[in-house]
Amino acid sequence: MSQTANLHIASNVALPSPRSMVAEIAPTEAQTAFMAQSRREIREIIFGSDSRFLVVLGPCSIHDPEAGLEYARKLAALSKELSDRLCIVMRVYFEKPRTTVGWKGLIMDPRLDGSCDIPAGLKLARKILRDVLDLGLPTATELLDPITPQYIADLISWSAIGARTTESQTHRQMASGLSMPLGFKNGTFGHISPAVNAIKAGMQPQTFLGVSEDGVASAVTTSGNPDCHIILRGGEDGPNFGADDVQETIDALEAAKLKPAIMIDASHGNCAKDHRRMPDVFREIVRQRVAGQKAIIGAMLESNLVAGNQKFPQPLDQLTRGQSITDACIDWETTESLLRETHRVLG
Ligand SMILES: O=C[C@H](O)[C@H](O)COP(=O)(O)O
Ligand SMILES: C=C(OP(=O)(O)O)C(=O)O
Repeated sequence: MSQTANLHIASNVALPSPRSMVAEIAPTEAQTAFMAQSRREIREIIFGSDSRFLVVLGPCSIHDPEAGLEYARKLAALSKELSDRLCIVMRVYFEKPRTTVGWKGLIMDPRLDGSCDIPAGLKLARKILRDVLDLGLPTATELLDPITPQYIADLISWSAIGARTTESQTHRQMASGLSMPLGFKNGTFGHISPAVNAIKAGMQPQTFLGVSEDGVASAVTTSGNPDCHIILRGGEDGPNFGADDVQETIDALEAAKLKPAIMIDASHGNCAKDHRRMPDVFREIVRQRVAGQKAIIGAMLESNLVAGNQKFPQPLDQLTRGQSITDACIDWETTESLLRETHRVLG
């Protein structure tokens, strides 16, 4: 290729193949069985044969694996206690979509210093996911780069397509080939139609350009993912967790001949990114469900060991352990009491 054709590519380095990385950091039989069982349980919640309330919660992003695992241990213990009424899934988010620019997550930049060692990030992500599954916690993540699933999807119980990519054909095609239940967020302005359209596209077979398990560019044909649902996350035009928003969403899903299964995110646009508002938003979501709104299958929370968030980048030795470097989160104490309260009111 001529030099002018490559003007803006600074480097292009081959990655290890997905097959070799999965073999190197292979799941145990017990991890695979637990992951499959957790997918089944989430699917049953989406389709109504399991009446438990699904709660997807955890850090906005994992940036310190050790603190992330401390959080996971606390959540795993609580999850076992509350599992008769709550199906708790931990956010183990490694890919961050940015509004403009910023740290893009542990897979893209595992050393948090701009060195962007993607192979090391993928390996680290696999190790953390295995550790979380070992604790008996189902795993949730946002899948952002369309090549990432080949490297980590075998360790994921539930995934999301984010507000910034729900409208993207690439992500809808990717979703159509994923084997786990998956939520599409409404758009960043709060409009639900991109998510409704995304569910329709994600449920259909698709053919597109991808990468094989051997890391070779390939034409991929999928059979469609029947386990898609919507996530209301509010937006720049305001929140959308109220009873009217839920009814409008049910109407839109039914008009599209889709099952009205709705998860509501108490973070992001629904709390105007103010973590102090998150508990009351969550309580209102649960109140609607307790009042009989069965279309609400679950809710999402951004939660960490320490409340709020901190400026990033800053020197790594000055970071507060267990506090988000992306969106502000509620702390562990608030999380625990909110989940116990939810368990009580669902009884
Ligand atoms: O959930 C995380 C953030 O809301 C998302 O990654 C966008 O973040 P940004 O607006 O700070 O870039
Ligand atoms: C980026 C996220 O959400 P959203 O797509 O709603 O902004 C997230 O859940 O981390």
